[in-house]
Amino acid sequence: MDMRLNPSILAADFANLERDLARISSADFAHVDIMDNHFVPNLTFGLGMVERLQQVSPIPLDVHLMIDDPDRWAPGYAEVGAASVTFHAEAATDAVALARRLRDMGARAGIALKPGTPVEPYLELLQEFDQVLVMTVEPGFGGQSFIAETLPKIELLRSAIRRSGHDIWLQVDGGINEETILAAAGAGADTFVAGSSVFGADHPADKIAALRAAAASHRH
Ligand SMILES: O=C(CO)[C@@H](O)[C@H](O)COP(=O)(O)O
Ligand SMILES: [Co+2]
Repeated sequence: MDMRLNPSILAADFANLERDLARISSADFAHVDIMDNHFVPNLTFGLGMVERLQQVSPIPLDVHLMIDDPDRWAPGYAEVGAASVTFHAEAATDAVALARRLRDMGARAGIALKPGTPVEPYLELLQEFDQVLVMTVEPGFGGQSFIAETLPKIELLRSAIRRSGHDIWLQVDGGINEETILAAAGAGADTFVAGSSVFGADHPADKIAALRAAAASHRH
């Protein structure tokens, strides 16, 4: 099974994003957290910023929308060239229609679930998505601790993805470090977002390599 390591630039230096994107060029995607101060109690950046990051990033962008009304706003991120656009199940009015629209625009379509959101309603719809994001912290802030109670949801999704026969990426986001990545990989995650552990390291490239090696050692 392929795996991906996506550093979150939420933990980067916002005054030096081009420099920090260069520091993570050995990663698969740069994870970009969009927060609107409504869906989550924090505010980051929006479309204009993503458009510009897209122009200077050495790796493709994995956009995580923590915003209200993604049905209205998500397609704009596909339009500026984000490789993947993930919106929250709790915020979308018509998740399937939105995912189809994102795919038509050439982006990978992702659906995200907060720690307390059950996955069962989505298990029959998995083929509509290219990736599913299981939040392993409450969305809104970096630097929180991994919530181990999310592991059964990851296991359930891994089984359902396997049964579906589709190549759907299973992403985890929040509190991922060299210890917690073992549990997430063991439960079946194959795509790992890590913010503070990568950018808090003296050498982000070395940390990316160490996280990859740890995940590979516990591959499902
Ligand atoms: O979506 C989010 C937070 O809501 C994440 O992408 C964070 O940026 C992850 O940060 P760490 O927990 O790895 O510090
Ligand atoms: Co995120």
